[in-house]
Amino acid sequence: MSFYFAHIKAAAEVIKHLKHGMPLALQLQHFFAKNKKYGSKDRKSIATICYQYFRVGKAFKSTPIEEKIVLANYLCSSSPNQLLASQAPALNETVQLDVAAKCQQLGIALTDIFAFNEMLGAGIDSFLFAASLLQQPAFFIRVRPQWHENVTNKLKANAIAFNQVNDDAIELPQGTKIEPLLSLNKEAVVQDLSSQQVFNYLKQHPLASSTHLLQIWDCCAASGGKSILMADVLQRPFHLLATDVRASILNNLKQRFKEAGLKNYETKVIDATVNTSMLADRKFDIIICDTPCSGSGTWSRTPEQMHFFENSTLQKFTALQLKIASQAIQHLQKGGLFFYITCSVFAQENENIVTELKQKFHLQLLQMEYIKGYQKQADSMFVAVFTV
Ligand SMILES: C[S@@+](CC[C@H](N)C(=O)[O-])C[C@H]1O[C@@H](n2cnc3c(N)ncnc32)[C@H](O)[C@@H]1O
Repeated sequence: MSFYFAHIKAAAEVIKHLKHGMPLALQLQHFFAKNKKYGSKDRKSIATICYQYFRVGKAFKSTPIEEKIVLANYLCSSSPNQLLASQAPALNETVQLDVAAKCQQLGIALTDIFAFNEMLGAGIDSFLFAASLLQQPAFFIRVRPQWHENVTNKLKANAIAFNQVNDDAIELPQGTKIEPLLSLNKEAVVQDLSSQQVFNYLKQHPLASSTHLLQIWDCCAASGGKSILMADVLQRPFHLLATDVRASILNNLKQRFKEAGLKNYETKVIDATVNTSMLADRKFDIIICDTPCSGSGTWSRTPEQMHFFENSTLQKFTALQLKIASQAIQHLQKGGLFFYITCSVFAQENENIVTELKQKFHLQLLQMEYIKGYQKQADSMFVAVFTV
């Protein structure tokens, strides 16, 4: 059995046993823990094969797993490789063609890969978006204020090739181990390029330069990525309430805030879908509402989610998004800013929610945009900014 055939067999085992809702990364971890014979090169190769399999989404539905793996490798690769050379030499000859030509060669359309074109929000290029799903996204960090020189000096001193994407964003080679080099959360945070831009609107807004102590609520805070970004955009003291329905994630947030030096904050476990007496009539100058969503804008990172996604699950998210945003917005101070954020590219989770919120609460929509990452090997996000 050839080396690559063995890897294909191992990947097929992982794929067969992956259950809906289980992250592929975790399934791979379990598989390698049980199968100690695989060295680091084997593990990398098997993991790549698995990810490629899920990247082609709903295409080749009735093709056996082992064959689909080879076709997926063809679509996801841009240069000849040994897996194709050993399993499908004819495909290896044309692997340098562009994605459209390769799809034609295999008799599929890009819509066979991304089967949800008609659900895309305004301005999302369905072809480019589908093509981006075939590639692993890049690895970005955001350098925190005052640490730029320090961070770039450390990267240079350790001979890490990096790409300074903009003032704050740095792209690093995949798999770079930054923990031993940088003080994570203090000097820099791991944050996708698009996610780094969700508060760009605030930079030009008078609230950013107002002198009173801003009251801010991050109502779906998770481990606080957006809160830390907010601190860095404002670069001055404010008071933060960080809440989430999961108590465990707020413990991660506290650890991150400690590392990031964020002090003036409180945390509470709050289910934001219900009218909470804990907040009474408390009002906030800025509310960050980064809701749970399909995550479709991040599927190049987690292509297994695309594989398992069914349209019917969208309703669960839209109901949750509308409930959370509807409760949270009632705590917005007059003249304040409400950031509705998702990492979805679906109109139902974005434009449609915006329309419903506007009608329900007579809000003023200040800005609404997709932060498109699909041509930058980054995620795609949606942001709408309201005021009352
Ligand atoms: C997209 S994540 C937020 C990411 C976070 N803002 C960040 O930048 O790291 C959505 C969060 O909403 C939380 N969530 C889900 N349902 C919720 C609810 N009913 N009330 C409050 N939070 C909820 C989830 O636990 C999850 O942490």
